Amino acid sequence: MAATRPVTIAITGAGGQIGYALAFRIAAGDLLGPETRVRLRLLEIPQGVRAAEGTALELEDGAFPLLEAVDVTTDAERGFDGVEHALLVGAKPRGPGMTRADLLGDNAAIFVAQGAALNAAADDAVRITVVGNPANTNALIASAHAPDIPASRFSALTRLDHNRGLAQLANAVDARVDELDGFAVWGNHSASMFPDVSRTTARGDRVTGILGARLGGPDGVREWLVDTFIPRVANRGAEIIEARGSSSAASAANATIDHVRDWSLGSTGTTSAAVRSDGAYGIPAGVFASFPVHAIDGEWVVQEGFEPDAFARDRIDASAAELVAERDAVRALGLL
Ligand SMILES: NC(=O)C1=CN([C@@H]2O[C@H](COP(=O)(O)OP(=O)(O)OC[C@H]3O[C@@H](n4cnc5c(N)ncnc54)[C@H](O)[C@@H]3O)[C@@H](O)[C@H]2O)C=CC1
Ligand SMILES: O=C([O-])CC(=O)C(=O)O
Repeated sequence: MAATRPVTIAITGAGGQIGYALAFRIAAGDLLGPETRVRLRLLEIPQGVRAAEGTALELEDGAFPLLEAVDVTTDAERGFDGVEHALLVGAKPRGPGMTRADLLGDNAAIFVAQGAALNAAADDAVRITVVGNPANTNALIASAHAPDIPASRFSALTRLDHNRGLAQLANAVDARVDELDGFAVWGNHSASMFPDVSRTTARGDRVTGILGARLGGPDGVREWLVDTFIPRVANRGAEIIEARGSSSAASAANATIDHVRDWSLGSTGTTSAAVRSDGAYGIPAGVFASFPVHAIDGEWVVQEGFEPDAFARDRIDASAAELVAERDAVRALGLL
């Protein structure tokens, strides 16, 4: 029986692929649980608004007991008025052969405007999850244009990379994904990301030990990480685009649900999210980088105790340098 007050949630790009998958999961209670009623705001641009209206009709036809209201709008301030969660999905996706950073020129301006609209209209407790690519730098842009909202209320999605890594690792060590802990993705949601297994355990045992026994010791593990695991996780988005002809949608929506649910309700064990760096682990302060995190009392907390070795350090530094370069490119466009 739903008892609590309703929570208002905005989805931008609600007429697109990810928005379509997300809206129904949220209406079904997958985001905030079976006790919490939700009001959805579907924000689109004029070209996408008919599709969002169609989604709203289908949401009505779902007769979801938790869904209290659905509003479709092209006005960002109306869309964000009083929202406690804003899921910033609406942005151009990449096609084959593109990098996510290639999207900056087209997408950066969206996050300037939406940061300002959130600043003007959102609830004081708003939490903003950036999915549209390049997600890390778009979070930086939106946060910079929302000076009254603490930067800690913005985070970008690297949970999809995290989930991809968990699934690959579970296969490799014959475990279930929920038997793994301590896995984390560092850096940018790009090919430079560093999926880090150094502290990952399966049923309490280090996966590096389990893999070492199968692959002939630490050198075999390193070879598997460099040649197989890291590129598979880091290039999975491109693999999906090759296979589907368009970028990941249901898995991206699923990861968004995981991210926001953990942020709101608390995480179990280590997960990954891109948060504003305060300089932790040598990642330059100010950029939004993926870290190992826990969510406690509605806040992402960067997990202490990782000790990157030289191999990890090089990769974390390379991904952080890419984030700095993206930030500088946005500055050069005059948007920061
Ligand atoms: N961070 C991550 O892990 C992932 C990020 N993505 C990114 O998510 C974004 C959306 O992907 P899809 O849903 O597949 O794209 P899509 O093209 O199917 O949908 C995007 C929607 O956003 C709308 N839109 C564009 N500008 C807008 C604005 N200013 N306000 C509101 N809506 C706006 C478009 O009209 C369109 O309906 C892309 O940038 C994609 O690269 C995709 C997968 C994973
Ligand atoms: O690869 C893309 O462009 C879409 C995305 O971010 C992902 O699937 O991780």
